[in-house]
Amino acid sequence: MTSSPRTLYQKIWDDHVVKTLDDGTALIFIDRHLIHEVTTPQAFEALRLAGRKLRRPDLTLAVPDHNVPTTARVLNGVRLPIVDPMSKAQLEALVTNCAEFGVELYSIDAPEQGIVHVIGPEQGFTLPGVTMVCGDSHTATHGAFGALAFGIGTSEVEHVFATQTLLLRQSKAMEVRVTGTLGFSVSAKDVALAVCGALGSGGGAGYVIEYTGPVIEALSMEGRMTLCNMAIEAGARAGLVAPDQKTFDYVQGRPRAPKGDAWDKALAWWQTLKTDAGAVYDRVIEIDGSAIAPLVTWGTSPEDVVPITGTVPDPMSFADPSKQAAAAKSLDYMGLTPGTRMADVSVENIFIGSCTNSRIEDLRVAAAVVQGRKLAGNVRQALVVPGSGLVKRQAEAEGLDRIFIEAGFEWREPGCSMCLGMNPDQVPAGERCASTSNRNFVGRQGPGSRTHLLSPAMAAAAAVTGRLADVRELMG
Ligand SMILES: CC(C)[C@H](C(=O)O)[C@@H](O)C(=O)O
Ligand code: SF4
Repeated sequence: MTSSPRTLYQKIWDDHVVKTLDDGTALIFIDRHLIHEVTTPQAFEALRLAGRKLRRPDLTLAVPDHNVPTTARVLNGVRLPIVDPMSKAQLEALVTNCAEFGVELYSIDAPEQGIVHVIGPEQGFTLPGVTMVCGDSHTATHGAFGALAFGIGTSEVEHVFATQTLLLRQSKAMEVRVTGTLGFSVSAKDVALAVCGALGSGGGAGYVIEYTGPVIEALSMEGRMTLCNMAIEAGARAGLVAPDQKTFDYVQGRPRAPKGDAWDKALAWWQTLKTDAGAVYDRVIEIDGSAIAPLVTWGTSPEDVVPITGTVPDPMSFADPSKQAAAAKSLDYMGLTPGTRMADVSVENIFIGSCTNSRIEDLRVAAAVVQGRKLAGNVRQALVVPGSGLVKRQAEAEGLDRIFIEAGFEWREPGCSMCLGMNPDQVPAGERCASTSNRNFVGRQGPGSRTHLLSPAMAAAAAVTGRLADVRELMG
């Protein structure tokens, strides 16, 4: 019997259906559950009130990241207090809840602590072919391994805690094919932004995106994580890249990856995880990777992208009247005038970090630009925040911390940091930030903050020039 050709998404879905219901939804088994301090307190409390236990604590892994301070956490052997009461309460709740319900936790002091989407892959918790959830929209990151990974809300966190399943409606499958080869100093982040620009922030709604084509195949695992991380910014449920030899090499030997016979068995299955010839996607879009320039955002949605060689757009240049209005509002918030060259926009804050771009390759690329240079005089705050303790130590072993510190950057402890205004790292109102994170929403980096999303290389170029700058001119 021959089965009909299936997409990668369909294969992972089929493999996890516990029961299909009459209304078209299905109960899906969840292989991996990552948790952090922000979206779990009510879910744990609900279990407690119902007298329930966690169904599979062994498939659950916890780490604090959003609220943790990124400045020194201990001074002369004494723990420094967490000032914000809400942050403090959430961080403490994670510790007590994990102890009570038997969930393994990388504590704030653990060498492995970091951003949930950085530590999952790093520890080999993220594997090809698994279903993986977290109460966090950027769970899509793990799709880089060919895992079906997506963000869920707090009530779904509770459902997974109690049952290790979720009731889901299947998404449609979209292929985003990126052809050609990336140009000099063009990175996975530029591809991610290009996809947001091409699809728009709602264009992926109802879909799981599979990224294919020569550009994707050529990306490193870290680049694929950067790309999948932003699938949600195009509105998609998840992003996926079919696992290949690079994936297997990355996973092999990680602390939580299968070993011995279990590895051989897993590998044999993982090698089947690709879209079959003849399988049909519900939608296909193609992007010419060779034509992508280093991109920056001008507005308050990740779809608001323009090449660094471009100018601030005129709101009236958009065909859609609602986009015209949104663009005018964005420009007002961003304090930008149509026609201004992007490379003439000065920035006072630099943020290199977040689950999009805080891995070792990101730090290496940024350090290569910064090396032998200094922060521009108008830059008042420049943070490098490694994605995990392991990334931090690796960077220090390579001397990257020295390069940043000598240039005038602050070298911080791992966490979400200035990606969002939930901890002390914030962009002052009315100031701009060149940021390697994934969201430029109104107030995202603090009330009144103005965010320009870009790649690590471009953030480094902004740091040393004090404006949005074309990294190709610095490095060419
Ligand atoms: C705090 C958390 C729920 C949120 C998310 O879901 O994405 C955060 O990580 C973000 O990036 O905005
Ligand atoms: S780094 Fe930013 S985007 Fe990623 S999980 Fe933290 S807050 Fe969300």
